[in-house]
Amino acid sequence: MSLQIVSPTGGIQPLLRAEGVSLEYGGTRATHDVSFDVYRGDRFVLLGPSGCGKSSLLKAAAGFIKPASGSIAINGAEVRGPGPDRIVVFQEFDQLPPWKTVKENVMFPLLMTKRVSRHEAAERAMHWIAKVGLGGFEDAHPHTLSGGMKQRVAIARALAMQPEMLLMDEPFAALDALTRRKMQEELGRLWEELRFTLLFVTHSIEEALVVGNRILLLSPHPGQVRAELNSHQFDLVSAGSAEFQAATQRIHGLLFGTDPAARCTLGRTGVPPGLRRDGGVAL
Ligand SMILES: Nc1ncnc2c1ncn2[C@@H]1O[C@H](COP(=O)(O)OP(=O)(O)OP(=O)(O)O)[C@@H](O)[C@H]1O
Repeated sequence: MSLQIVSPTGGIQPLLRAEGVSLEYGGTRATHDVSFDVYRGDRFVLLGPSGCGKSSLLKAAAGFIKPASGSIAINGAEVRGPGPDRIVVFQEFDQLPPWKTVKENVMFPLLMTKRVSRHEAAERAMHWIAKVGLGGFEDAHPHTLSGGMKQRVAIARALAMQPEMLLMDEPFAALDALTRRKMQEELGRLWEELRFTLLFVTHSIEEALVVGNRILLLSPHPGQVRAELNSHQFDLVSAGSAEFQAATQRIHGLLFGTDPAARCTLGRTGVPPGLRRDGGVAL
């Protein structure tokens, strides 16, 4: 199966819509006029070279920063700040308060947002800790865990909140290669079971293909949309295949301008595979 550039479409309401988003830090432009839609159940990846504004876009979706122009909406309502409907998992291992146990860490946002009683928060925490394969580590403190285990806690904490959207900012980038692969596999397994909506940032082409069903390619700084691709056909099993290698090469060409198709910048596009049959342009 070939990689496809997705062509514009309409009709289905996206969960998240970014429209003409330009982000700035003190007058310096980080992204320029970026538009994309994320649909329920998407594993939507922002892919681009270092400094192109991927993290900034994710932070804007999370409500931590405000666009200089353009807008981001969730379910049609403009994002005006952070909310429990969008939970972020960061790359850094220090995102877990070290004085809290694994269980207390997972319970913490549930209690903070007063969503559930302490008893229910504890029950939910145990459920999600088991789901991410950390049963038996409930009473451990973060400093006694490996990097991969800490990221599992962060994922459990995020999923326990049952957010509309899980936002992940290079969550596996600081892990060794084997653990990174394992975590990608685990994330895929969790998605197969729960079908949550994921917005995932990476600068690894391979990771984008393995994790995402749709990929937004961003140009180097300041980030602009280069293309949007359907990539649902790839996974860890197909990684290393000739098709996977060809897709990797093609994306590299699109990102760094050696591929003529990179010049056809596409605007907001696409719905998830299965909802639309007319495909797009095969690369
Ligand atoms: N807090 C900040 N203050 C000033 N400039 C910033 C800030 N955060 C990011 N930038 C700048 O905005 C641009 C985009 O940064 P961002 O971290 O969003 O890119 P990125 O694609 O996620 O990069 P990386 O893959 O290296 O994390 C860069 O030029 C960066 O220097």
